[in-house]
Amino acid sequence: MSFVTEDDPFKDPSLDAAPAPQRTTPANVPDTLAVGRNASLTLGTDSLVVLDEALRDTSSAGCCGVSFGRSTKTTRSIAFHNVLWAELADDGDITIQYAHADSKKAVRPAIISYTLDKTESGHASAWIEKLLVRAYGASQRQKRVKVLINPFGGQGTALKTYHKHIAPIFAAARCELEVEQTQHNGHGVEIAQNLDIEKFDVIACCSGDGIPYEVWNGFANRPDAARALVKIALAQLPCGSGNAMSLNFNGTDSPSLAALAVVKGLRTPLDLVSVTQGSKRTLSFLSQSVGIVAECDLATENLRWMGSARFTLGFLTRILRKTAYPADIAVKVEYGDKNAIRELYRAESSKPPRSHDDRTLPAAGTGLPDLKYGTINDPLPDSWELVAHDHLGNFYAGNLAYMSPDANFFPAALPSDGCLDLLRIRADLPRRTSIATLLAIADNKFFDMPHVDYQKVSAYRIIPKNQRDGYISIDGERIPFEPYQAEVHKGLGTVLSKSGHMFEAKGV
Ligand SMILES: Nc1ncnc2c1ncn2[C@@H]1O[C@H](COP(=O)(O)OP(=O)(O)OP(=O)(O)O)[C@@H](O)[C@H]1O
Repeated sequence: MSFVTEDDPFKDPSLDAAPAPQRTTPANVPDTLAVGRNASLTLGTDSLVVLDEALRDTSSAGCCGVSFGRSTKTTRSIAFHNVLWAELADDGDITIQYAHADSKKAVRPAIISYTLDKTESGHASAWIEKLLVRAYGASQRQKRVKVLINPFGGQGTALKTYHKHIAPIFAAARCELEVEQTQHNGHGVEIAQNLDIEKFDVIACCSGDGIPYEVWNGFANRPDAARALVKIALAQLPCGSGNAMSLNFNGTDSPSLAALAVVKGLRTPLDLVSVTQGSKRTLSFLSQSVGIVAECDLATENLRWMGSARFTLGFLTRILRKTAYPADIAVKVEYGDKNAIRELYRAESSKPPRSHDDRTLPAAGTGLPDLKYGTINDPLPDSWELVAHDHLGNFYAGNLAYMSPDANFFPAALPSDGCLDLLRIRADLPRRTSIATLLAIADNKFFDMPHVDYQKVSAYRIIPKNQRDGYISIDGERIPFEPYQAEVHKGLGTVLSKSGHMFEAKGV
């Protein structure tokens, strides 16, 4: 992918800094390629159609080494989304690699190969290019990927998962790979801090959400932080216990389907959030929670064996006890009303997929953006008002929609609206209402509940009070139980997503 840089004296300012590979479909190339007397390959509306007499009544040995099973059909189709690569060999064979669906939850690379008709050799290369244009659209081909594997992620199977389900898809798509295992806690920060960002397009974390968090913060430590955050797209391949990033952008927690989504992913700007506490500034990409959610996540480590049920159990216990987490809170509201939020969401979701990244690539010396509202140590900005929340039950700010597979907590969240979606729920609700609220999350009926206070904010300060100790979670990491301030930076980071501008969650 080529970029125009701000320090480039020949830069045409009218050009985008990070254009998508502008590949156009070759002109005058027929959609159908004859491959042998009884076979052809046709570019259909959204799939490649293989017509082959040999497919009829094939035994399980199949044709070209591919098992099609017994069939009376002479055609089969391969969705363009699943086409990984195509090429013409020196001997005239045309080879197409694709992701074959083994089940709804898994794909694996498969291959079809045909000998080209002599009459077709003149336009075979152009036909292949036409196929790849359909298969990749605005997504970059042959991405250069730095793969980070956390061998201790989830159940400790990340390495095996990578080699079995992810690497074969990347290899079939001809991605350029450099693989490294994280050696210790914080290694992701070090790797991102020292990475040669010109060598790669993507960092793919085979981990939970912990390694992406480290990578964002490693970038944040660099003198060229802003450039690194735009230049390199982050992706997560679900190999951990918390895989929110993959659910939101790849639309799956299946490693092989996620690998396919990454191969076909579109560069997508993502808001990142500066969190200041004491003298520290960290970047958050997922969520911040104070009270119940933080406690359920961080104080139930001893119940890890229960899987995601530990979270539900923790939640239920606290709801039934009507546990309150009092705090003083000031917010910079951008959308305070659910109708306005819904309108914003629908306007964005009606847009077509993003065809290119239109941000300017920051110059090499550009660090993190300045903080508009200062830090937690500065006086409260003039227009903000600290409001006492003495009966606060849940304070949860989300930058993504899904927090876990059944928890689309922030259905109105958008990747780059410059806002966090902020949830506040009182602790003193009738128990029945609280339980109904918990159940409504999985049913996607949560947003409209009248007692769910849901706003879009661009910054806030929270000062917990009347509690000796407690839990604050930033992207699942515990920070000291002390006041902090958060501020959103619109589109500061970059990820890969299916649509280029939306999460893969049911919206509002
Ligand atoms: N080799 C290693 N040894 C020990 N810890 C490591 C190693 N590599 C990475 N880590 C740490 O593992 C933590 C969790 O990583 P990750 O998110 O990938 O997995 P996870 O199973 O989803 O984790 P969790 O649910 O505990 O957050 C990160 O904080 C990271 O620093």
